[in-house]
Amino acid sequence: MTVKNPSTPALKIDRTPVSTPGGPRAKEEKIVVTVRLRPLNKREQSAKDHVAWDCIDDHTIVYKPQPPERAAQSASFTFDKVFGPANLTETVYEEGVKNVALSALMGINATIFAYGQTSSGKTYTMRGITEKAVNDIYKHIMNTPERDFRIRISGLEIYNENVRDLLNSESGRNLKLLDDPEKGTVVEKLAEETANDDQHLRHLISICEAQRQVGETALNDTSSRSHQIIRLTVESTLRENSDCVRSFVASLVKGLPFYTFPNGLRSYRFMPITVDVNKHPLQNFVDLAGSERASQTNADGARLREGCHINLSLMTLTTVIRKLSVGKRSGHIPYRDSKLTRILQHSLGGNARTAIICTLSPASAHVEQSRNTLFFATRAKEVTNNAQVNMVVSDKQLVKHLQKEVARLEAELRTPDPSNEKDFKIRQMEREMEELRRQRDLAQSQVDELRQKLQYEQQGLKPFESPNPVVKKCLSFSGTLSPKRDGKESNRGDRTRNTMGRQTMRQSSTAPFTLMHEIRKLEHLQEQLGEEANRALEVLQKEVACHRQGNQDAAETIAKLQAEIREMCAVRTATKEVEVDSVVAVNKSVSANLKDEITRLHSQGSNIANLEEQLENVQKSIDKLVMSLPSNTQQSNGEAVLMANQSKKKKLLPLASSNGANLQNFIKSPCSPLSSSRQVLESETENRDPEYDDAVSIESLPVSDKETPKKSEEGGDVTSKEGTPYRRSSSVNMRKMQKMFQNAAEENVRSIRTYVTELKERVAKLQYQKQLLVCQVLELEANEAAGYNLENDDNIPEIQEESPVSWHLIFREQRQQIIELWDVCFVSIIHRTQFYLLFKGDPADQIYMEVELRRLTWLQQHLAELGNASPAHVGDEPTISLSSSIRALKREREFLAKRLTSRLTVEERDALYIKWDVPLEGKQRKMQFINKLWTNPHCAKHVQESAEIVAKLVGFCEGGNLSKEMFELNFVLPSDKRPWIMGWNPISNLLHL
Ligand SMILES: Nc1ncnc2c1ncn2[C@@H]1O[C@H](COP(=O)(O)OP(=O)(O)OP(=O)(O)O)[C@@H](O)[C@H]1O
Repeated sequence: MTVKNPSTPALKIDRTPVSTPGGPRAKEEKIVVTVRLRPLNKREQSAKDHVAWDCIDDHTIVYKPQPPERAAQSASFTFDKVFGPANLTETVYEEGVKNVALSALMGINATIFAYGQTSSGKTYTMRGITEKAVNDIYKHIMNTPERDFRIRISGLEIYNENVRDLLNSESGRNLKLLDDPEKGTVVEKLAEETANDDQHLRHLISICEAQRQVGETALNDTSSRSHQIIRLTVESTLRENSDCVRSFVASLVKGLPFYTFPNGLRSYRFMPITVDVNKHPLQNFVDLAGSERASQTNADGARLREGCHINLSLMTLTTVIRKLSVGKRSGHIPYRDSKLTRILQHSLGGNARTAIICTLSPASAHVEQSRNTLFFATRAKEVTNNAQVNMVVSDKQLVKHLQKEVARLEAELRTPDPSNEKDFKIRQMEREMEELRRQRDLAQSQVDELRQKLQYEQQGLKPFESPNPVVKKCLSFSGTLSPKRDGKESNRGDRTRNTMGRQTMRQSSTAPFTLMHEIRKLEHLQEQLGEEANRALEVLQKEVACHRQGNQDAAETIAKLQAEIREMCAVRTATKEVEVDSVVAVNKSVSANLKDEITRLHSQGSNIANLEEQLENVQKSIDKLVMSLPSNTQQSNGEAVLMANQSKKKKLLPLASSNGANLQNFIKSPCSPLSSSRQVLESETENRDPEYDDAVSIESLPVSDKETPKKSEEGGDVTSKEGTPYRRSSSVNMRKMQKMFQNAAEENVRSIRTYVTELKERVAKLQYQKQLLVCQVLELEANEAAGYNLENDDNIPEIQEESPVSWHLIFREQRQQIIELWDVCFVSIIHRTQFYLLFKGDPADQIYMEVELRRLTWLQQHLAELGNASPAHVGDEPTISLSSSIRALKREREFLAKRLTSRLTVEERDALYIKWDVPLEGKQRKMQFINKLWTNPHCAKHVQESAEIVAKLVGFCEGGNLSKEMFELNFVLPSDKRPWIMGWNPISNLLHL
């Protein structure tokens, strides 16, 4: 189409190209972020809601706390532009996004998003913006008679993760997304219409809007239930009589590549590319579906399902923005986790100019949602795009252009200019060669070092203790693994954590080796745990044996425990054998090593499961042992013996007096039986068989072994003043001593139990760390497969040192993200409670946070990919779909509702109903109340209170067993004992109790 109207005054648009036309350089520029606050709507007015936000100037919006709230809660946010309730859409367009909306006319891709809570005014705003942009595009066309323009339009919506064509409803309910190496993600069979004029274009846009999925919710009568993308493609060509050769095609999907001639000269910027402009849209107008809370929209059935999909994809968008905001080098950006981010990949940190309009409801009822929108907007401000002018030329024009270039170069050759582009290019290439040489030398030295280390290892010397800090910096988790918790150790842990930081696996080509090393270190620690457990059990055996009551059960239990521990050690030995094989991999390629490593990890899953199970058995056996300890009544026959033992028992109380969880103290305590050879001997003497013990009289004991007579604290004489032997004591004192003895024995056993619990926790930690490592190995492998050049990859992040302050910030951010992911993935609220209450930002929590985040991200992606498909089955285990997750959560809530009666008093329940706005008389009040828990991931207070209530209902806090219970439930291994990477089923772990 050609439109001419030379008399129309030129449009005022930003003609500053982001790069020199024809130049390959792209200019980095931030996303334009504006905020629009709409007026209170009728619903809000009738609810007597008040305005909670104020636009104090063109750039700042502040929260106005209400009188009961503290001033400290006020907050202000600054953006490129802020529009208050009085501002019209025209103003938003003119002052906020016009330049971006018309960038496409300059050959630059552009996208405008509306983001915000449901009913905040996204559709209202985007309709106006699109309308104004269409007006201006056609004005510009009329003002540019020297060019021919062609405008095409396509429209799509993403509804429940299905892509639908809005211009052609016949094309199917779920269009495929294809990966085009040149254009990026393209939507298969997406219809594209050429607009004849502005009226026709408006008509086509209105068809798209009419086709869009809309539904009624409690907050919006016409709520958009899908993300809508209207795409315009503008192709413009200079007329034949023009001496310029360029035609601009902007692309929102992917910018056309700029070719460089083989000789490297970039003065030839254009190649005769046959361009299918239909697949290179110019301008996206994106009206996102609104983020919503089911509790506010009163959604159920189809609406609820829509809401879930909406929240899932918005969560991915938030994640992408969050990651981009900390820099593109921050590792993997999960564009592929949702169709929205996949389709708009180039508008998010890529070749496009982007503007985001964040819409807000002013109502105080929506403060949390508005705050979240502003947090999103704040993040988005930091995202940088690399927009560039996209041009193609026709073959004919190109020939002309090349002829001119040849002539120019010939002229240049005849009169060489030292400052000409060729010389510059040569100098540049020399610099690049120098840099390449440097990198090659570095790589060589790293390879040499690795080779040397492997040699050491083969010679039985300590492997992988590299003096090279680069290698050491890679992913060392030893700090968090250390069983010691003294000051020194925690410092080391901090250092390790700092170096670990948020680095990704693309640090250097040594990462795979280092990973293998780390994995081995973890396994070594596991092995140590097994040994420690064995030693603990041996001590226990001695302890119990020395208190012999002729209790056959105890003896059997001990034997069983030892057998279990032996089995644990056997498992570890088997693992070690495999390990040795995999270490000798000096001649293998990195990827082969990684594969071996992963296979080996797979095969170890059952070993870890065994270890865990063995510890579980140990725990049970110890419990049984405690139960089987002799009672007062049983002891009457052996009082003398008990007294004799009691006389020595004071030497056998290390577990009672020291921290039983610390094996070092446990074994080396000054009073411990193992603290010196003499004490070992004593302990051995005491561990004689019962018959022997029975035969031993107090008088026959060496004098040194007799206790100095002491006054009992409780008033009774344990011995007579003259040092009369025990048998002279009264029966009351005997019972007292008997009781004391039993207490001491029980205390010792309890200490060992605590210790075993700690072992379990440490195994759980290892488990977590191993999962993380495997994730990283897989990531590395995937990168390798994708052909990343690790040494030269521009995306390689710098290793960042993290201060405790930055960890704290990261923790808060990660925790918020985890909470939001729990919500969108319908994760068990008991799991949420455990995790939330357990991980409070301690530096050692870092690994858990990372793993939880990864698992949830995986789960989110999985659920999104699954979409509406019915759950498939993998082997015997059903793959969980969104609906089955919702069902599981419902069952869990029912369970908790039942617990309300048994765990809380009537008064406590009523107080909670009142606090949580649940009618006291309602029949379903218990369920209503439980259904309110964990429903608002954005409100910190709500989350905290929900966690406290669930913890109380499930009994996490009882008896100070918080940590133990959480580990037990949280990190339980899959019971099916399949290789653990397979068995690592985040869904089943996360969704089931
Ligand atoms: N700036 C504004 N001035 C006046 N009315 C507005 C404004 N913004 C929105 N509204 C009105 O508020 C209501 C909700 O707006 P809209 O449908 O655009 O919200 P939305 O964010 O797109 O919601 P959803 O995400 O549910 O689709 C509409 O009736 C709309 O007319």
